Amino acid sequence: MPTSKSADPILLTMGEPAGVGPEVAVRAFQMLGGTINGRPLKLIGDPDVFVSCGAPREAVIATKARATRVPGKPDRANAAATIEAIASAVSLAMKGQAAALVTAPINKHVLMETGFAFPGHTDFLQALTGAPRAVMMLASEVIRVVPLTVHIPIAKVPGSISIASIVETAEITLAALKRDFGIAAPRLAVAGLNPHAGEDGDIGREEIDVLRPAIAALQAKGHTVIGPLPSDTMFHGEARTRYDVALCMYHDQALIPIKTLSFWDGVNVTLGLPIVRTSPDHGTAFEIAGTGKADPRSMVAAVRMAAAMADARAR
Ligand SMILES: NC(=O)C1=CN([C@@H]2O[C@H](COP(=O)(O)OP(=O)(O)OC[C@H]3O[C@@H](n4cnc5c(N)ncnc54)[C@H](O)[C@@H]3O)[C@@H](O)[C@H]2O)C=CC1
Ligand SMILES: NCC(=O)COP(=O)(O)O
Repeated sequence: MPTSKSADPILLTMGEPAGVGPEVAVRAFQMLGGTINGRPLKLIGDPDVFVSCGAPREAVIATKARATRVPGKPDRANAAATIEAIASAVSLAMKGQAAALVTAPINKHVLMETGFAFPGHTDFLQALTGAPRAVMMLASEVIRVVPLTVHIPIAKVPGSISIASIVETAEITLAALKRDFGIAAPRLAVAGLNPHAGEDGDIGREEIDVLRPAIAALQAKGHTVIGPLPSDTMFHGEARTRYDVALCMYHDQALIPIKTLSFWDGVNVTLGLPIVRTSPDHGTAFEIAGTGKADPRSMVAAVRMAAAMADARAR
């Protein structure tokens, strides 16, 4: 586990140069006055991209690869700089020279066209850090959700759910809520996969064959876990008071509730890594890039969460 010092910087990566990432990173930097909890904020990527968004050049750690920003017009030639910004930030954090990474969004399609082998930051960070398993969580003041399966076609979801994957994901999540979020006895709710959580097997057997045994195994290990809950009724306000995090079976089951309740301040955080990484909950939003319409609040929330997690790990 890398140990960072209390004055180590928090690094904001450039993300896709043609998207809203560089501009919300710079806006967050400005709104926070270039510092948080006594830690300097640094931008990492192509200096010209950040300076074109209003950043002071001295706040930028420059990548060797260069990028050109044309808002709304992605260019595969920028992929090397986009990837280098993430890899360099991870390297600094792994060496204990940075307290955390806050990543601006990348465009997965653009990067994959250049041969990038990962469906997102989460998998890339797992590979770069050598973590056995990285888990995606999205969190705000009112809700936390974890998608068990993430960037896969919906048709592949049922076959990708197993007792082992539920137990592993739940345990990584519960450990992170204790260590990084200060929740001494976290409670986890497991969402059903099928309508009405399977209606006792009438509308699908995954709850009986996979979810219930996984929940029983977690309970036997002493964890506070409930479910499988029908997912249509587990996200309203009163239902959310019964758990600290919802483990959902697929991407949209998790992300629809948080983006509906908390789109402007939701944060994507990677659990299970030896380093701290957060990100805004939104993507590259090409259609508004460069127009001044991009709202920076989710990026600011991501920086605040990264700082709080770094502080928790430093204690
Ligand atoms: N962490 C990351 O790297 C993420 C990357 N993405 C990538 O972003 C690309 C676009 O994804 P979409 O599904 O279209 O989601 P998106 O979040 O880019 O856009 C969805 C809608 O939200 C609006 N929006 C997004 N951010 C906004 C902001 N800061 N202020 C105001 N409005 C905002 C957009 O204009 C659009 O109407 C995809 O390639 C996706 O994979 C998506 C989510 C996270
Ligand atoms: N839908 C969430 C998302 O795309 C973020 O993925 P990642 O880049 O954080 O792995």
